[in-house]
Order: sequence, then C-alpha cells, then structure tokens
Amino acid sequence: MHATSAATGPHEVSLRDVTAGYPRRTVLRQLTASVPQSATTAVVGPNGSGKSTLLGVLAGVRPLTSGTVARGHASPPCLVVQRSAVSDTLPLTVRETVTMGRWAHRGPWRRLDRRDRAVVDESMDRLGIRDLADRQLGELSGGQRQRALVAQGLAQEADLFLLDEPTTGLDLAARDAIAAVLGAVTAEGVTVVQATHDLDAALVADHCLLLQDGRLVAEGEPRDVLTDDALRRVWALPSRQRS
Ligand SMILES: Nc1ncnc2c1ncn2[C@@H]1O[C@H](COP(=O)(O)OP(=O)(O)OP(=O)(O)O)[C@@H](O)[C@H]1O
Repeated sequence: MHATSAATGPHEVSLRDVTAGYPRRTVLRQLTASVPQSATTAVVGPNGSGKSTLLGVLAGVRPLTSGTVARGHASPPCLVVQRSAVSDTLPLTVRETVTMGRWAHRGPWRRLDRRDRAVVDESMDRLGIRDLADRQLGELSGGQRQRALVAQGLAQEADLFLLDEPTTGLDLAARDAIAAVLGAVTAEGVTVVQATHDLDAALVADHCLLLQDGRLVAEGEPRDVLTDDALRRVWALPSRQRS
C-alpha cells in the first residue's frame, strides 16, 4: 500500500528496487521509496525490520546488492548512530566529539578556523550542552550523550541528516529538546530522516516509511501510514473486536 504523501516537493533521496544487507544476510528487499527534501521522514517498523540498515544505505555506508539510490545533493550525509553503538570508553570530551563533526569539512588533521569553532559552539548551544564541553563523553548520562551526538551531527552542516533512534530512552525534556532542534534544522532546509519507535514523533513527521521484514509496507503521510490496522498487522498484534 502506498498512501498519498503531503510532502509533494522534490525528493532528496529516491531509492529504487534496493536490495541490501550484510555478508550472507539480505535485509532490505526490492525497496522503492523516497525521502522528501527539506522535510522530516520517520522510518518505523518492528525490531529487526531493517530501519538501521536503511539509514546505512541512505548514508552510503551500506553497499547495495542491487537497485539504485539517487541523491539531490552531492554533499556527504550525516549519520547519527544509536547511542548504544558508541563506546563508553572513548577518551573524548564533548567538545572533541562535536568537533569531529567538522572533519567532513576540514579533515581530521587540519586546524580548525574561526568559523569551525563558531559552528561547534553553536551546535553545543542548540543542544544545551555547552556547560558539558570539557566533560568526558563516557561519563555523561544517556540523554546528555545523545545530545552530544546530535550536536556532532549538526556541526557537520549536512544537507541530509540521518538519525537512528535519537530519542529512545530519553526523558521528556531531552526528547523535546532534540525534536525542537530537528524541527528547526528542517525549517532551515535540511532533510531529516529518523528511525524511531516513538509513534508520537513519527506522527508529527512530514513523511513516513513503514518497514516489515526489510520490505516497505507503506509510505506517505504518517497518519495515513500508521493506522491502527497497519500497526496491528505489522507488529502481529491481535485485531480489535469490532462491534
Ligand atoms: N552487522 C550485521 N551483520 C549481520 N546482520 C546484521 C547486522 N546488523 C543488523 N543485522 C541484521 O539485519 C536485520 C535488520 O537489522 P536492523 O538493525 O536494520 O533493524 P532495525 O529495524 O533497525 O532494528 P531495531 O529496531 O532493533 O534497531 C536484523 O535481522 C539484524 O539481525
């Protein structure tokens, strides 16, 4: 089923018949979908349905077995991985972590210029973590660390901002802070794609991709895609008794 999307503008990414996965494991199967430009897309689906794999494909770090991915911009996308995928033992401060976002522009060994430093400070400010700048990433709470990872992504100033479950396990204030920043960057023209289990966050996105077993079940306006029936079917929940 392909519901009609409200996001009628140009596409930042168009995937056609994409099959992709890992050595000896195909995950995404013949997936055709689009990501509208300067809008927010939520990628929703059960555990193991292929959301992270799809983000890897969109980021260009997961090779395709077949199919095509066409991008609207040539600049490298930014992928903010799941917080749990980042080691506790990395000996990095918050400022160093956010500064790594500038490597896409400067390379890791070049000195930062004034603008780089301003972007790093502004990115920390937008996530409310400037006061944590000198703290080690490994000694932060989950929510603080997630803010640092999102700030690193902002510092990259990418046209395509991909986030893997950026608000999972966070309290309401941290979730709201991240949602507000993502809304603001979208308004500035950035294309945001987030994999999420938070249906409230998905429902306020502009566009939604619903996955099941590596296949696209539906694509379009979140309220058309995330219907009660679709959610029950995809999560194999018992259907509601109808009167
Ligand atoms: N590095 C890997 N090597 C082999 N298989 C993998 C690897 N990473 C993920 N998979 C498999 O790919 C499938 C899809 O995983 P993926 O992480 O994309 O799902 P997901 O929808 O993001 O799940 P979750 O909601 O649990 O984060 C799963 O069957 C998983 O076991």
